[in-house]
Amino acid sequence: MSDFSFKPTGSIFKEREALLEEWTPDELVGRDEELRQYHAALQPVIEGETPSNIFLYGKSGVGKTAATRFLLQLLERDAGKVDGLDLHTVEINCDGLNSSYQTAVALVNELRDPTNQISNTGYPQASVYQFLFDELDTLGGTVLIVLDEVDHIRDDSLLYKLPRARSNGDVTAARLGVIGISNDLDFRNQLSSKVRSSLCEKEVSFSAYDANELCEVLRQREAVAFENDVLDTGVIEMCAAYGAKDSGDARQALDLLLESGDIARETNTELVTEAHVREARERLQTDQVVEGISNYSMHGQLVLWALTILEEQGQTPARTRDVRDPYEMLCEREGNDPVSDRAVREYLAELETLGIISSTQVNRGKGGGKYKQHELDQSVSSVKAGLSELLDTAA
Ligand SMILES: Nc1ncnc2c1ncn2[C@@H]1O[C@H](COP(=O)(O)OP(=O)(O)OP(=O)(O)O)[C@@H](O)[C@H]1O
Repeated sequence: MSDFSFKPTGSIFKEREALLEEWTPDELVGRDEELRQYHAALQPVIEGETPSNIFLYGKSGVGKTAATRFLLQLLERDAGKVDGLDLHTVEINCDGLNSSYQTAVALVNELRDPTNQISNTGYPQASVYQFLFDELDTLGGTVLIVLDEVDHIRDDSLLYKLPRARSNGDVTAARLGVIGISNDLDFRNQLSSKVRSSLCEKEVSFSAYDANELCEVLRQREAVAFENDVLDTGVIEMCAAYGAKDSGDARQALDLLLESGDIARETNTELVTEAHVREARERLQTDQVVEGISNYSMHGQLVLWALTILEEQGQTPARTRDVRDPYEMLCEREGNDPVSDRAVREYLAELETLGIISSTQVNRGKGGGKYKQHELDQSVSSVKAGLSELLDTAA
């Protein structure tokens, strides 16, 4: 039997935690323009004026939360040096809080003592708002309320009320500012104009990271997380290049570097190489695809499987109608009636949104309109791993 005893290797990581999501860097690299605009939007606070309401938007993993924590920490530090400026910040994540009511309850509980919390049901909405305004008045001074992932709140009653609480006389003893953060780029446009005009008084848009910016983020973590000279030449650049190509998301680039280090450690090597990065990417993609596909409908999976067969046979990019034959063959094998051409097109569009396939429009030539071609955007082995349950049934 193999030797399963545990021995620390200690040769790759100095502080592996520095690559985990919870770790906050002391300094934010690669976000100078965004930080400059955000800093300017927060300036009224240090002047002792009423804060602007600020709205931050940008895709996932582009540093919106990290920038907020970084600047608010500095603001709190510097506000402490200004006579008469009493600054409080409250941050909640609205993921899981679907309504204004639930968000107001969460804010009340965040502001209240743990022994004096209110429950999530049973109060009229007006009473919950009153509890919240009372808590804000008790705090007094300047209060910045951060609503991260604000797009989860489905109705806009609180987003209307909160920025106006001072001017409407609901809160009299505190100056209020709301910072809304969202990675849903449509959220802002769907807000009613009265909410948008107050919630989005100042806006800061965070662009996706390019490869150079991701290199900066990764180098900063390398210094903390890894032992000296453990990363082979090109490893950081490769993680950054994949990160920029996939999504421009720092979280994904950091995950890739972490997984590469883990693979090096698993294989008892003392150097993290580009080969480890390639393997790590394959693993992470597989995890992502498995997660994306596992709850996907049966016919969606069959359409994907059909395209995978074409890809394995070197017949991609494939037109929608080319997918039909293998799809029907699979339906027959699985004992399912095939869905319409239109439904197949919709499944393909959905798979594209999930990032599992990519599609391109092709011109038919003079006056001939356009058609779509599809191919896998992930490796065949990742997709097969995602489809494994279906493939197992078929085997
Ligand atoms: N400029 C940066 N420098 C260092 N680390 C960064 C930077 N930008 C992002 N990160 C790190 O990347 C991860 C994701 O960043 P963050 O949570 O701020 O993204 P986000 O834009 O708020 O994403 P989401 O919308 O998904 O919440 C965090 O671990 C964060 O510390």
